[in-house]
Amino acid sequence: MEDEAFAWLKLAVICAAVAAAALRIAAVLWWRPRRIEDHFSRQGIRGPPYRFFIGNVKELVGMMMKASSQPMAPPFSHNILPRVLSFYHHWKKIYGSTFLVWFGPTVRLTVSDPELIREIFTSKQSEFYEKSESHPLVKQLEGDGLLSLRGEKWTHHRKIIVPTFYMENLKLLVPVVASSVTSMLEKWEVLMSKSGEVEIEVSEWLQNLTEDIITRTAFGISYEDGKAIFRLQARQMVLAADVFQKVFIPGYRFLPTKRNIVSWKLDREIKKSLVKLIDRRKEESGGSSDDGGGDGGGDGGKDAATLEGRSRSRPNDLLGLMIQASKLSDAVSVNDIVEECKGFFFAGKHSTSNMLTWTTVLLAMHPQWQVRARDEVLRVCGSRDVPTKDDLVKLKTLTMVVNESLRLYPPVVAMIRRARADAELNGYQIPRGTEILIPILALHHDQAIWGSDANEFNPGRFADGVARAAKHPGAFIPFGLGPRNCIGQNLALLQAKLALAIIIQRFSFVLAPSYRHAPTVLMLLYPQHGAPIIFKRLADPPAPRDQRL
Ligand code: HEM
Repeated sequence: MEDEAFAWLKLAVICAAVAAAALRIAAVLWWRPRRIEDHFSRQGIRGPPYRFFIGNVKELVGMMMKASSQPMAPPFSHNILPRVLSFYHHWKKIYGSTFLVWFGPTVRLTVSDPELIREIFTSKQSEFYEKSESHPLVKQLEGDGLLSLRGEKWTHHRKIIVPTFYMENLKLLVPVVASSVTSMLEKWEVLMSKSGEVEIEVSEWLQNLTEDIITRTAFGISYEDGKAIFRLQARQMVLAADVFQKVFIPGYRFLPTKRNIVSWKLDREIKKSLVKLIDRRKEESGGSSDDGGGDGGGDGGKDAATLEGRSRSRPNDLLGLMIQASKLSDAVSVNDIVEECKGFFFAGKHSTSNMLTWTTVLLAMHPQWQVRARDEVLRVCGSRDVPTKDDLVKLKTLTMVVNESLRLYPPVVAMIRRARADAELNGYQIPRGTEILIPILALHHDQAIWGSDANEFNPGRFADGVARAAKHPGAFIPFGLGPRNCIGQNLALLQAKLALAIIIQRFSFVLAPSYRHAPTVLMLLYPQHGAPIIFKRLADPPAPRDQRL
């Protein structure tokens, strides 16, 4: 009898637990989204209606797939927003630029008004917004380092790593970057036919170039040592890109699905390669406490002023500074270094190679700007001299071209923040947990901000500097803004200017007949069908610099 009562009691407890779980699921998947929709609708903010569990993912993915299956119209147009962020373009027309969109049961508020963006990133209010948690597969790729850390650990790591990217340090890297670029161009020369022409798929070559540069500059190792890690990350990226088309299910990553098993294996292999690399670097520094990579980099970012003040011949690199910091404090473990390295391998390669690819494509499309940029490079550097750090500062036209490329084709097309407490944004009440989607691409193509030629390639708009190029000084944000802006932006710009200057010094180029203009997003902004370009050796190199000036 007692046993029976106990069994009933057990059943009742199980039923209550199941009912409580069902209620909780219903609250998260049905009641809460409705409440949020009402909350925003009372403030005049609407969006496509929430659908149970999937939100707007199905329509959104459908629109993105359809857009990427169609050619650009007109074929070489820079009006890429409708193709790249088709869902934003479509819903903005219906609901205005500030609207709600549901990624499963997670709500995102799109914000593309530069004044609101400034408030989110740089005002006093910015403390209410934090980086949102990435999908586990994306996090595995980016690593649990600067890109995703929050709070004190982020502050600590940023302080350690930032000296790698000081301009004084980066200038020491000019010969390293230049030698990577010239050795790539020597290979192009070999491929050239007697007519002095060759068709190059630049997006592939430029990816290899940036891989080479980041391994040598950030990690102080040879390209061969870093190559295996890039190959493994490329496979991880394919898995990670796929998650943007699916609803995130918490806990799913722990299930031994085929995809999860592959991703676990890739992660293990990446970690193993990185640990090996770190151990070797530690051995090379022979346990000395001065391994910043540079001659004077032994302070691990503790005293930036000292670092800047020293006269050094060898640059600091990220790996050296992290290892040094781990020797000085228990707060930096080998695992921390591994996670940071993952992020830098990833971020250092893709965004920069994308920027270089798009800028090369744009210069091929707009020969008049190619000629202007080349004239300037030849005037400043001569025909064969590799530009020096001082030359780079003088390349104004090239800087304008790179900026215009970053405006029209920003490698990072959007950023996301999460309200960590209830917040007020320019009069809007934002409930805790709301994610904010900042479509950088839309901001950069907005005619109200950039004028009626917003979708045209006109580097001249940057002639008086970035702040004066648009109606709002904060409208140009390819590297993000505020304290979490891109730590690698100076390195990226240095690489881009140096590589482009050396290329246009030696070759003229046009789009190959097979080039199809089709920008698309695979985490970053890519040319969907590659970027084949025909390079032609310049016939008569003009006189060297000293005879010209
Ligand atoms: C054209 C090239 C690049 C572009 C367009 C770009 C863009 C960005 C953007 C938009 C952010 C801010 C993301 C956010 O706030 O959510 C960011 C952050 C970051 N970038 Fe870049 N990036 C580039 C190159 C690089 C390079 C070369 C490196 C490293 C060598 C790098 C490392 C990072 C890191 C570590 C962060 C996170 C910083 C933090 O939160 O403290 N990036 N980047």
